Amino acid sequence: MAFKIGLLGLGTVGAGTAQILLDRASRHPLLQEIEIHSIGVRSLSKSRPVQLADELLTTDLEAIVNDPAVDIVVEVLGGLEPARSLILKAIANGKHVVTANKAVIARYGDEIYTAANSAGVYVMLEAAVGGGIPIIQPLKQYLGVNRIHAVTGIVNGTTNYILTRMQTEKGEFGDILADAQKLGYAEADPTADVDGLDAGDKIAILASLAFGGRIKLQEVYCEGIRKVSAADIAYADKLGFVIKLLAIAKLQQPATDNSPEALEVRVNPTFVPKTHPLASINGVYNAILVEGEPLGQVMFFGPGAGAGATASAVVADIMNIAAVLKSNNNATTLHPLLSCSHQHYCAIAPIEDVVTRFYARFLTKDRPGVIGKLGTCFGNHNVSLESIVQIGFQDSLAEIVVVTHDVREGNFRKALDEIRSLDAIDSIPSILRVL
Ligand SMILES: NC(=O)C1=CN([C@@H]2O[C@H](COP(=O)(O)OP(=O)(O)OC[C@H]3O[C@@H](n4cnc5c(N)ncnc54)[C@H](OP(=O)(O)O)[C@@H]3O)[C@@H](O)[C@H]2O)C=CC1
Ligand SMILES: N[C@@H](CC=O)C(=O)O
Ligand code: NA
Repeated sequence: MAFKIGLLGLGTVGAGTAQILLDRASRHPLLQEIEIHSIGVRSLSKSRPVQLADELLTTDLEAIVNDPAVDIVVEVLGGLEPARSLILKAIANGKHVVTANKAVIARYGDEIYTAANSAGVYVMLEAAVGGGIPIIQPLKQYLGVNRIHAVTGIVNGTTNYILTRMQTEKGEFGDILADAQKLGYAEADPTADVDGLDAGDKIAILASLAFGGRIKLQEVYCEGIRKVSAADIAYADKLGFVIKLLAIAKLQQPATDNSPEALEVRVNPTFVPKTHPLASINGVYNAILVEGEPLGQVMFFGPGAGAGATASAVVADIMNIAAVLKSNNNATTLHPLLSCSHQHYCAIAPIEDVVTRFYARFLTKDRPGVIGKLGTCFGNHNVSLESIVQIGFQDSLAEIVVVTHDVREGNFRKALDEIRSLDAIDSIPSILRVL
C-alpha cells in the first residue's frame, strides 16, 4: 500500500519535504511507499524550487484535510491560524499529522493531543524543535528510561548567529541584527527570535516530553538578547565566559524533604563557562544538552533550521507513522513511544524561586565606600558574592562588576531594589544569569 500525504505549505520546509519524497534513491526503502497526494498553498502562480505536477497544488486547504484519500497531513504553513484549525480538522477526520509548527503546539498542544488521542491518531513534531536534530523522538524513546534532571539548549539559530557575531566582531546588537536581516539570517520582524519567544515555545515542548507533563506557556519565563551589549560580551570573555541564549528546563532541588517538586522552565541570555559543552556552539547551529540518571550527559548538535535539515525531520516523522501503520495493519491502538499521553500540568516554579548565579554591571559615582555599600545591600538579602571588582571608568562613572554565588532570584532582585535607592548608584546597565 502507499501512504498518501496531504502537504499543507510549500515554502522552505514544504519544498524541502517534497524534494526528499521525490528523490528517494539510497534513502530508507519505506519512502517508496509514501507519495504526495496534494499540496496546499496560498499562491498557485509562485515559482517553486521543486518540480511538481500542477494538478497536485491547490489553494483549498480544507479540501486536503477532508479528503478521504489522504492518510497523513503534513502542516508546514507556520502561524497559528489556519494551522491550528486545519490540524484539528485533520485529526477529527482520522488523519495522522506531522507538523513543524512549535508555535501552535506550544499554545494548543493540550487541545491537539487530547483530540489526537481520542481519535487514535499520531501528531508528530520532530521538526518543531532543533529542526533537523533528532531530539523529540530520542526524548520519547531512548532517553525515556532516564530520570531527566535538566534539558539545556541553544534552540534559536538567529540569536546564536547574532551573539556569535557580537563576540567575534565586538559589535553592538542593533548593528548586527540589521546586517543579519540584510543577509537573510534574521526575519524582517525579528521579535519571536530576539525576544526569546521562539526558544520559549521550543523549551515548553522539550520540558513537556522530558518531564512527562503539560506546560502552560504563560508560565515560561522568556527574556531575549536585545539588552546584551558589546561591553557585557567583553566582560564575559575576561571572566572566562561566553554569552548564549539558553532555554532551560530543570528540576529544582526541593528546599526540604517535604517541599513539592517544581520545574524551572525559562529562556534567558546566560554567561556560559568557556569549558561548558554549549559554549562552543556558534553561528546558526543548535544544540541540546540532556542530563539524567543513569545516563549522565548527552548532547545533540546540528542544523536547527533550513529546508533540507528541517525536511529531514518532517520526512522521518512521516516514515515513523508509515512504519507503525504498516506493522500493526492500521489498527488504531497508538504506539506508546510515538504518541503523547500525559494529561496533568507540570508545576512551574515562579522566576523569583529560581536559584542561579548572577552577573551584574553597575555604573556608580566614583566615591570611597561604594563597593562596601553594594556588598552590604547584597548581604542584607542573603546574596553571597563570588567577586566584586571595579573594572574601570565610563565618562566620570566607575564601572563595577559583580558575580554572585547561587542565590534565590527573589532575594537578588530585592537586593537590587535596595541598591537602586543608593545615592551613589547611577544605573545598572546589565543583569545576566550565570550557568
Ligand atoms: N524555515 C525553517 O528553517 C524552519 C521552519 N520551521 C517551521 O516550519 C513551518 C513552515 O516554515 P517555512 O517553511 O519556513 O515557512 P514559509 O513561509 O517558507 O512557507 C509557508 C508555506 O505555507 C503556505 N501558506 C501559509 N499560510 C497559508 C494559508 N493561509 N493558506 C495557504 N497556504 C499558506 C505558503 O504558501 P505560498 O508559498 O503560496 O505563499 C508557503 O508555501 C513553520 O511553522 C516554521 O516555524 C521549523 C524549523 C525550521
Ligand atoms: N527562527 C528559528 C528557526 C526555526 O525554528 C531560529 O532562528 O532558530
Ligand atoms: Na528536531
